[in-house]
Amino acid sequence: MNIPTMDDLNFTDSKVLVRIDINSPIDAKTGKLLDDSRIRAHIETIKELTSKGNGVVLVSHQGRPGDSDFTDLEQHSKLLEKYLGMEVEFVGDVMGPYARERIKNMKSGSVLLLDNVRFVSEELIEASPLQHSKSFLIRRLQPFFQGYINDAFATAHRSQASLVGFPLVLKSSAGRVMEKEVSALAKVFNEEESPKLFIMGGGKVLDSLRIIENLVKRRLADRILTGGLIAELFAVAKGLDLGKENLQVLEKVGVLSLVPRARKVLLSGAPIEIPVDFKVEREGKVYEEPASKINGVIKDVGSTTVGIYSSFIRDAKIIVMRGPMGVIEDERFRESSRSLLMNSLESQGYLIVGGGHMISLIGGLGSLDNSKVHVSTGGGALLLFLAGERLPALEALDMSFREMLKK
Ligand SMILES: Nc1ncnc2c1ncn2[C@@H]1O[C@H](COP(=O)(O)OP(=O)(O)OP(=O)(O)O)[C@@H](O)[C@H]1O
Ligand SMILES: O=C(O)[C@H](O)COP(=O)(O)O
Repeated sequence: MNIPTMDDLNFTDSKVLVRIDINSPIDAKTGKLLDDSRIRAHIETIKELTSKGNGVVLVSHQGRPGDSDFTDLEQHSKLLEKYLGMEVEFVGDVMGPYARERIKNMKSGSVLLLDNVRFVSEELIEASPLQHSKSFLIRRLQPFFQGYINDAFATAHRSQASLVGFPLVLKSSAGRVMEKEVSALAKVFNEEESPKLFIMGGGKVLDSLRIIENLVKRRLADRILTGGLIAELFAVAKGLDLGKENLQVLEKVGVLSLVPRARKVLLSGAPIEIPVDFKVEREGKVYEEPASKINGVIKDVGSTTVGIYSSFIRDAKIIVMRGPMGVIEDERFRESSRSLLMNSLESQGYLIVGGGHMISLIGGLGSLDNSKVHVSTGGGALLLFLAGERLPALEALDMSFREMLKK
């Protein structure tokens, strides 16, 4: 797949539509943004374009209709202004007459942010690039632009209008975030970079199981270390009795129904490690117990497991870490995830970290050596990419580039 970059198209003194993903966690009570890492991630792309005299129109979504985090993008524009160090005009419209008038009259080198693109019903339709290229959103906006840049890796798994509709009607490329994500994650599929270690934790058990099944099928992982609820799933699949309380937790979150699939993965000889001990909570106190003798609610992996997992980390060339080992919202269950993160950063391996909770942990570690670690902006998109599934937004860029090369 050919993904054109900004070096291939190098827009100057043009008007460019840039799809970014600044969908950020919002406090349900106050409506305020809780984290701005995705906003900060796009600054490099925007600055590079404005420095070449381009008028930059930004488009993004925030949340989903009906969810508490489904809001307008006004506060996002203020943070973009802060990190860009220049004015960002927020337009409370997406494709109506006001938006088109402001785009038409914008100055070269200026930045304009359209409102939440999911305010437009067409955006929520999953359809092909060709179908979306004929949508009102694309037909209303395309005439104003010489080019389109997709920098929204974290939404690349959605075949929605603003992600796949423009590349068939405008010269298009990946932005710097998209480019970095794809090249960093491509290492995972590179044969020479071995051994590859995947550390899979967290609470999105079905997603993680889907990745593990793909990793095993494609023989991509030399070893898979489990934590979080995914570890409990595989412990049950291995026949361990985790006790009634934990089985009830697993039942409640729909994990027990996945045991047959997990067992099938184990019986295929997959290189999966499960914890040998867990941190459990019993009557408000925390205990470390062997996996074969659990008497409390599992909240984290134990220190013996951290020691074993760290020995695998020391030998790894590529380490992919997604989802925490424990309930890291509670300081008592954060140490295991933090230790494995630090050991990975100090190892000889190249670390790829994904998922909101792990990014919050890594945020506290200060500046990182980009040649050693890649912090992905993606959640679901990262999972699907690692699962070897094709991302519609990348496919649309590839189609656009092939069309352009034919001319
Ligand atoms: N043993 C456990 N029991 C219950 N919940 C757990 C356990 N271990 C981890 N979790 C929960 O997993 C959640 C994080 O999982 P998740 O899969 O969302 O990871 P993430 O890094 O945030 O990825 P994404 O950004 O895709 O959501 C946390 O809320 C944490 O409390
Ligand atoms: O946060 C994410 O995973 C991306 O912004 C995609 O959001 P979505 O799952 O609402 O499409």
